Amino acid sequence: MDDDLEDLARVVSAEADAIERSSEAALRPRNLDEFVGQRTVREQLGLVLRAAIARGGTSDHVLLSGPPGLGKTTLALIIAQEMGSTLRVTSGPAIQHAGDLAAVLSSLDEGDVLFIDEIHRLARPAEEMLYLAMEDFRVDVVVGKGPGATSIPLTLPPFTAVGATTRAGLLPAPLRDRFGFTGHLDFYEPDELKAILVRSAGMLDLSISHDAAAEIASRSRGTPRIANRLLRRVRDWAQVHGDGRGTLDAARAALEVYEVDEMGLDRLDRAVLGALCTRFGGGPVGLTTLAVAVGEEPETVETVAEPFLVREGLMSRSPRGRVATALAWEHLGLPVPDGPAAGTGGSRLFE
Ligand SMILES: Nc1ncnc2c1ncn2[C@@H]1O[C@H](COP(=O)(O)OP(=O)(O)OP(=O)(O)O)[C@@H](O)[C@H]1O
Repeated sequence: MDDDLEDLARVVSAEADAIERSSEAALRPRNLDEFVGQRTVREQLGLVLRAAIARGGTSDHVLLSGPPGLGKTTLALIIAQEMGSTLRVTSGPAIQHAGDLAAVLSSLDEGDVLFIDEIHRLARPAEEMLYLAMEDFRVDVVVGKGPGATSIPLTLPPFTAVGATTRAGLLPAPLRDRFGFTGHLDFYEPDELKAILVRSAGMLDLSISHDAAAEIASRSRGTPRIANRLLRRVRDWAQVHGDGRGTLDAARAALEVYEVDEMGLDRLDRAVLGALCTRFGGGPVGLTTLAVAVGEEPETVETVAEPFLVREGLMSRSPRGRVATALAWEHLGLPVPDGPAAGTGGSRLFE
């Protein structure tokens, strides 16, 4: 391995370390039994892993899709843990060239789990290299340039690729087909989030009442990452202004300070809805225009704010763009416009 490749291998393990060190790490479930909710994915994945363990081989490749913060990274860690393997972490954007991927792949040991976050952002040549690696455990490394370039086949040890994506639709079919198991993670129900919060509070040594956990759960947008984050803010509030316990009053006061409303909308969600209603008359407006209006990347609006707003019936998507529903105007405390008055696509407003 030359110096560049060694550098890259270090980056890969540094990312794995970062996942372990982050403030989220302490709260991550370590096995499938501790993983709350997502019953179907849990059952199906459990079978895949148990069968692989019984055969004494590596697990099939796994693709996990769904909005951010629902547990894709956690499941990748659990797969490695359950298989008794090492987790190696990289991401689509970190792999600019096929050579970067070749370096990652050639540093794998037998049975390793290679987690590729944001796999839909892999560069095309890297994607093609990954097909071959996943199917035949082989890569062809091209050495040299132009007519003198030669391709050296390199055999890889059997490994398990775990891809995560927020945009499964963007994955080319040949790549999707290489995954033996695909699991889609959905938003969590409030009682599942409540169970996650009670578990997390225990790990943070915070005593929390059931009604406080339910209040935080109902404002967590169906997302464990948000639930755990709000829990930490409630703990801060309780330590500074309260008696250190997570009571309903502490939860409500903390969530007000952090501008999380009763529906769980945060500042970005309200900015998106506010822009849609007040600047664009309710829509329809294109994603990029809307994102510019709130000073965010289109991808952030599309993957972070939009799925929740659509799910809550505050926004709808039409072929001509995003449209505010009547509920959105009401939620913002604005008068609901009469039918077509709301933007040029007003006829879709009350769909
Ligand atoms: N089912 C679950 N049970 C308990 N905790 C969970 C569950 N799912 C996620 N969490 C917690 O939520 C946090 C975020 O999860 P994770 O990082 O796995 O999400 P992700 O889907 O990989 O997000 P991203 O796509 O943004 O990387 C972690 O702290 C994890 O502990």
